[in-house]
Amino acid sequence: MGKNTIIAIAGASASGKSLFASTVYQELVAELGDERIAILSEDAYYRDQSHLSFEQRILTNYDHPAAFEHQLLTSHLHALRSGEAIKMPQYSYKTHTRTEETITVQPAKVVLVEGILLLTDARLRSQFDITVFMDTPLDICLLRRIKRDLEDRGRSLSSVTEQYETTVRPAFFEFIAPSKQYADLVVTRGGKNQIAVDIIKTKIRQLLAEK
Ligand SMILES: Nc1ncnc2c1ncn2[C@@H]1O[C@H](COP(=O)(O)OP(=O)(O)O)[C@@H](O)[C@H]1O
Ligand SMILES: Nc1ccn([C@@H]2O[C@H](COP(=O)(O)O)[C@@H](O)[C@H]2O)c(=O)n1
Repeated sequence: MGKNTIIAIAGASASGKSLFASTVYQELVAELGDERIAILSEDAYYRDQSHLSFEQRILTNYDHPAAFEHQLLTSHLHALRSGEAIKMPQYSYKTHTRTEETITVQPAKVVLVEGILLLTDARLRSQFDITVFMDTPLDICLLRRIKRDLEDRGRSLSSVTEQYETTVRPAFFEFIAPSKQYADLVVTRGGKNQIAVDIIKTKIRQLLAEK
């Protein structure tokens, strides 16, 4: 394994990727400090749509690989691996585009990145050293997505159900489920699976001790 390690966490929308990645990150930062571990989200790399009207933006299929700037994410992962800081875009689910701000991410020995389509793209897969797939039943994901999108993402119940039927569910079967074959580890029961969190933390501690 190279000098730096990139760990990808993929799976369906609302399968618990973000909770899992942030739990691993926060628990390790509390224990070891934050200079050796970084965290990124694929969602930050949704394409900038500031040149489009709001009415045009809501027509985008946000579950299709074309919605993401995967080339930029690949180059940012490559830069972090090479010891360079990156400016991670920031994304708003309410305006469906990037905000003006970026977050500077310093290179770290271990980089966690989470997102629905990470394992579907060969360019991205070539950057990953360890891959995890959150295998949460789709009905549980839907219940969690409804709650989250209504509470946090400014959506209505009708917009969530329509989007689920037209793009979210079809994309799960077309892109996300087949990408499970690229996972080293498959995690059941979502972001609160503490045994799986502990296994990844143990692996990270081991990697940091080797370096
Ligand atoms: N095992 C779990 N039990 C209960 N709630 C969970 C569990 N895993 C995730 N959640 C909740 O489900 C919602 C979606 O989880 P999140 O981590 O944001 O999913 P993703 O990043 O895969 O879209 C969040 O509100 C999160 O707190
Ligand atoms: N403007 C947007 C952008 C994305 N989405 C949905 O977000 C999902 C991916 O994020 P998760 O945190 O759920 O993994 C994806 O399924 C998109 O449908 C959106 O609704 N609006």
